[in-house]
Amino acid sequence: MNFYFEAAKTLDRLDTKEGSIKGVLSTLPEKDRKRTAALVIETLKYKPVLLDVIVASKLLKEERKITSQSLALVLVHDILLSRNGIQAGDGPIKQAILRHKTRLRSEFQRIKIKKGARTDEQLAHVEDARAAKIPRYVRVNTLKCTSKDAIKAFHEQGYRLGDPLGDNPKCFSQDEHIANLFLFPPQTQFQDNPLYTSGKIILQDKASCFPAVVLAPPASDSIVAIDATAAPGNKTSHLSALMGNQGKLYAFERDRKRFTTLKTMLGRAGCRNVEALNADFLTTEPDDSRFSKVDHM
Ligand SMILES: C[S@@+](CC[C@H](N)C(=O)[O-])C[C@H]1O[C@@H](n2cnc3c(N)ncnc32)[C@H](O)[C@@H]1O
Repeated sequence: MNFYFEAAKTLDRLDTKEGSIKGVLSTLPEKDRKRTAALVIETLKYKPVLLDVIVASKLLKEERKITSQSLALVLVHDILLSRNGIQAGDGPIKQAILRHKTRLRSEFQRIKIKKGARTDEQLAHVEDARAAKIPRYVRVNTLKCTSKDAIKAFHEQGYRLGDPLGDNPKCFSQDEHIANLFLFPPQTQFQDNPLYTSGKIILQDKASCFPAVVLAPPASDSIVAIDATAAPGNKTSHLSALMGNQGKLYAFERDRKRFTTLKTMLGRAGCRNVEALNADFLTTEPDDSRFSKVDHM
């Protein structure tokens, strides 16, 4: 059953936007990575239908042992869509699902008929064509590199200024609203790019860049700021860059594992004015002297 727990945990991490699908899957233990990744990807493909089946069959209401929706998703996926069924030894959770097998199958068939699908594959979630029109955004981390130097490095890597959504997969452009933000073709991979691994560029969507730009903390030693929900730290490092590594930025993250990620990301980005705190922001004492001079949050 561990395999299913791992897959469910992975779905939870994707739900909380801990990273891209590729990024999160790459952190799975190597032993079962391929198999877990395949189950996660297949489950995501059928997720809307599987959720409808789970709700209609009242599985989670009647089986209190299945405490997580993600666990239900991976198990229901295998019972309905995998040739081999649930690949785990007998136990209370497997029994709980098997008790509902007939109901799950009939709800699945009902949805299939309602959607006019002749095969299971036709129920798979097809990629939204608009996704191909969303560029891959890259923010230059000005704590480590200027935009001018980044453009030079992109050129050395074979990229040219042009339309990132055009036919040439090596074209990039500069964003018209956010400083130091660049647009690349949607399929561009940066995970192994030295600019990314050295923290000179940060993979951050345009929408995620607005909060720091709107808050606009000045670069001054007297500024004290708070990021109340920080991990993985893209907005934190953006704030730190706008502050020019001056003043003080407190970054709260209550989850221990995500706090570790936050520390890694801030270290890689060279944020020296950030104090990361593994704490729940809501438990902060308003009259804590550390925060008495906070002017940006
Ligand atoms: C959507 S993520 C934040 C993304 C981040 N701002 C960025 O741009 O990279 C939300 C994070 O806030 C954390 N969080 C939520 N409530 C919190 C609280 N009360 N105190 C501290 N951290 C919290 C969660 O654990 C999660 O890691």
